[in-house]
Amino acid sequence: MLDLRQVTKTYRVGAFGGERLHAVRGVDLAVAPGEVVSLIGESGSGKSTIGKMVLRLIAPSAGAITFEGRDVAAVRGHRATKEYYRRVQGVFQDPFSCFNPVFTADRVFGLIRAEYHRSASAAAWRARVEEALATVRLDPAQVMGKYPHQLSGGQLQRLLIARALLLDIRMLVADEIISMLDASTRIDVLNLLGDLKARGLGILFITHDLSLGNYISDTAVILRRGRVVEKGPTGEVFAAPAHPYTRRLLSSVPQLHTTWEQADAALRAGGERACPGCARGGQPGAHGPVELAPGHHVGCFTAQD
Ligand SMILES: Nc1ncnc2c1ncn2[C@@H]1O[C@H](COP(=O)(O)OP(=O)(O)OP(=O)(O)O)[C@@H](O)[C@H]1O
Repeated sequence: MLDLRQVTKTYRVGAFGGERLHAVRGVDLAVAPGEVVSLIGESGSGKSTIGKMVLRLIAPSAGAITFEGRDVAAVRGHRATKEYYRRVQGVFQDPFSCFNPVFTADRVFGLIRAEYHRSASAAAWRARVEEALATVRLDPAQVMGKYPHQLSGGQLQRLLIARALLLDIRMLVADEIISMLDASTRIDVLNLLGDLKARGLGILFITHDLSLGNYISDTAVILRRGRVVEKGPTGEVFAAPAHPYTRRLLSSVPQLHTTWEQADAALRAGGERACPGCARGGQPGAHGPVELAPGHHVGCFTAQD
């Protein structure tokens, strides 16, 4: 459904834009219908840049993004753009900044009706909105007619997802949507994503939180400084991480039963591993990702990694 091939994004930075910052480098990834792919990496690794390229908010510097077989760069003009956003939507970390503070929830939904569902009767539209709200487990009486400041972060986050559902979306880019929520709302939103997946939506779940990625996704893509260092079935990547960076990320997740010193000692005792691509005779830094098990790929690494 969604395919990224060798996608690269370079920003011009510094005085007069004279320097280049390679935010995303040669990323390959795919999201199938009903699949949750988590894009995991620390701050600045390029996760949001990838999400923004998928949502057409910025253009790749090189490489290709295709959605349902069509080149996203070729989506131009009002009609094609509108159709793209009917299928692909994003939900972001800070739900407060996504809503116009002077628009009530009804008005936000009304804009969708005016743009995409003009011919729907008032009764049909009301039923559709109620269905979308029920899917995100929101009571219409609690949210309709309310301004963003009268709603909680969790309610706004769910409203954003309901708004996306009114558009017949096939693909959702969820960028750090859990970060601002409290523990009980988090699990509600995570379970909601699980329901959407069961309905066949593809989800690109962007997070710096490994445990969230592990909980929700089928496939994990580990990003470091704009490059994919490892990707594969989530259970496999978490159970048998092959890249030293993935291993370090996993060991840095706080465990209730162990201290940081114990985790660090266990990691060191595991010993450094050799890059499987180099071990098979590849040139360090020059060979492509190596497939360790079906779908589980690891990029080249050195002792310094
Ligand atoms: N518009 C921009 N102009 C210049 N540099 C940018 C721009 N947007 C992002 N960057 C840089 O690109 C790199 C990747 O940023 P990005 O926001 O994709 O990272 P991230 O992994 O999503 O981080 P976080 O988890 O903190 O949101 C960072 O070094 C960031 O400073």
